[in-house]
Amino acid sequence: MPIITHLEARDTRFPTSRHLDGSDAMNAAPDYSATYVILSTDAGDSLAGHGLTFTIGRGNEVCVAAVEALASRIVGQELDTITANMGRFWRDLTSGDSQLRWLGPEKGVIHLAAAAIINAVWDLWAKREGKPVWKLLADMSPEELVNCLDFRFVTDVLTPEEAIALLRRHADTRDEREREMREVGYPGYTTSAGWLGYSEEKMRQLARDALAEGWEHFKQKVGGDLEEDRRRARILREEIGWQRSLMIDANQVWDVDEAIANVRNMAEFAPLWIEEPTSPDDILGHAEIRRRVAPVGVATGEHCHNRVMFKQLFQAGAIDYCQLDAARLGGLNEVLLVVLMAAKFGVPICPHGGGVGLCEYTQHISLFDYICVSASLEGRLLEYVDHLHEHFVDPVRIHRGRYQVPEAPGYSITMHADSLEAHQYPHGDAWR
Ligand SMILES: C[C@H](O)[C@@H](O)CC(=O)C(=O)O
Ligand SMILES: [Mg+2]
Repeated sequence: MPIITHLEARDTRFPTSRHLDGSDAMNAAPDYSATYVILSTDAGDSLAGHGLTFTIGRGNEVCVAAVEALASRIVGQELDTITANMGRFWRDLTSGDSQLRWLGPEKGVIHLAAAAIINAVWDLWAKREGKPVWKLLADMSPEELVNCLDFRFVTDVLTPEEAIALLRRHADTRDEREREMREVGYPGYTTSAGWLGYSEEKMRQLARDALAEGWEHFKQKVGGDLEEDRRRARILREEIGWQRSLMIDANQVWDVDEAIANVRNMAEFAPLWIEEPTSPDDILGHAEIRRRVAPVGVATGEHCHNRVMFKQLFQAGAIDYCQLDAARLGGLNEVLLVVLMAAKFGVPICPHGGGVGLCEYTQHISLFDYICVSASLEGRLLEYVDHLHEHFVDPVRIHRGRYQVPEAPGYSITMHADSLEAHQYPHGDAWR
């Protein structure tokens, strides 16, 4: 019965802005960063829980401070007591201290911080069970899984009983899907050729490389100058042809009417979806855009900070694709609730992967969705960005544009100790 004896919060940053990796219309020069949490126990073995939340550089220290403010709510607790009632633990961490809750509630820095800690608990739990997180989830009974969730504020659309029914719906064919995933992997799309700051030459080369690697689905950043967006879409269509999918991502820069006009203007490039066309908080705005840009789909979620907002996006019929984020939501517990609500509303999940460690996390989520909840790959693609995977002990593995099933115990988020040292901000070698 290990007790969590220590929480370490690290400020880990990668200087990705030097080559404009990850750049978009709102975020011109991000430094992919992590508030990185390590939970140690008194078990006397080497198993520690690792978790991170993603930021893009400056302000990561604020997130580290928020993690430290929450630490006393977990240090000293028995892991088994936490995992016996993960739903209760989740509510306690996110709402148990009302003074800290005031900083959100359930949004912003305090929620990002909670996500890092909660995901570290899942990592530790899965490591102790000797299973990857997706398998830990898949092996739970529907009742055990539902016990991990906090349904407060969403029971008007999803009750625990309905969640259990959703989890039972395809239970008899789970093993087939598990086998299928191990054989063929989960389909992905790549954003790597489409960053806004890349030159035409670099875009073309990366698109060609991606085609040679077997990618079928591509995403391009838009939201700068419209003519330039069109020129880049033309370039990508020249490279990838018209049989493959192209998605466009505006990263929130447009007003609602502007988004509608610009997406219509780009419709000739046949985008599968427009992502984050406007403010992430504008639920009715997304619904209006969706109504007026069809057949181009509307996707959002990487800045959707909690289950309540997703509930409303679903209720309003505002999105065609749910791009939940593994660490913007309050960690895996809240992610699972959103996966279940998405299934109820028939909206496919295409989790957000643009960041450090997000692809490592989201493969577990999409596998769980397919094997245990939706039993469908229709409209589902898992984002891939080709950055920083070398820093992870168990990085994602891609073959012919498909994620290969992770088999190592945990949430695949543990970074190499020397990577953490070298990228510690501001004194690590990478920042000297
Ligand atoms: C700042 C990030 O790179 C962002 O552009 C990622 C993103 O929007 C995506 O992956 O989608
Ligand atoms: Mg995006």
